Amino acid sequence: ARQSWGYQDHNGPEVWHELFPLANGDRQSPIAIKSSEVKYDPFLRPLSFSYDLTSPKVILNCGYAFSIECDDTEDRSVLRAGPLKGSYRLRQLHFHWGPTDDYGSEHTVDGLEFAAELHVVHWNSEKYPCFVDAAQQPDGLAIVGVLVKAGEHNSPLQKVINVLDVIKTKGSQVAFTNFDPSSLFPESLDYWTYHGSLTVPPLLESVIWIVLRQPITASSEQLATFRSLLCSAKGEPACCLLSNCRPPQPLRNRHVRAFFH
Ligand SMILES: NS(=O)(=O)c1ccc(C(=O)N2CCCN(Cc3ccccc3)CC2)cc1
Ligand SMILES: [Zn+2]
Repeated sequence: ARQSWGYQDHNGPEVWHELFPLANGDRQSPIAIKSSEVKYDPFLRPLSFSYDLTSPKVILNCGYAFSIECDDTEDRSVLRAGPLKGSYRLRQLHFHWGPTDDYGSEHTVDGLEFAAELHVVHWNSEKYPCFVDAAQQPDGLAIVGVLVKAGEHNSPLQKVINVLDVIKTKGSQVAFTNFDPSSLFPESLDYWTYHGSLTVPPLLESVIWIVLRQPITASSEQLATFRSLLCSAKGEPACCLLSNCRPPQPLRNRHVRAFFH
């Protein structure tokens, strides 16, 4: 079988379209947000979320990122309101980063690239029976994107950083619970929202994106720890996951709406 996808020259974002034609679709993510072109929408509401500390179960190195996987067998941790109709159940959270602190976010704001980006993934549990079904529907997923700036040490993030040395190789995982994903959110929940896609293959166009306007910070040392993860499995030649960010995609016929003046 052909090489699977990744973030190197031979299998990265520039060639994903060869295996995943949706890569050239008309609602792909991420996008470059231009704050002067967003439209304030008076019908948008504040975000409302309630996360149960015990929803997170394991943290795993999936080869293209590390993700905190949550128990989504019942509606214990949900996201509501904002641009959403109904309630979306927390599934997992993960980060994207770059080879240096100068870039690594997926969304950009007025041409500004951030050092990393947190994605908190939810699926529409009112309309669909499971994540995989929801991921095939235009309103199936809601993902909160949080931009990460290099700067002050981030103490809630340190709890995640501390276990990365135990999941160095692709496919490794360790128990990870008693964690509140909202501890990673900035103080302001002002957001931009638009209709897009997964930013990793199969790039399904099923995401209502909610990108928070206020970035959080992480120290250079914390960001360097992300890059020490390996995209190679145990026993394979070590290959560091230095970058796992997809560049911004064409906006095509889409508008970005803002929930703030
Ligand atoms: N960067 S992101 O857009 O926020 C993002 C969102 C979700 C995942 C994620 O959970 N996975 C694991 C498995 C599910 N597949 C999708 C799938 C594959 C087959 C049948 C349906 C859906 C995607 C990758 C990863 C990244
Ligand atoms: Zn992501």
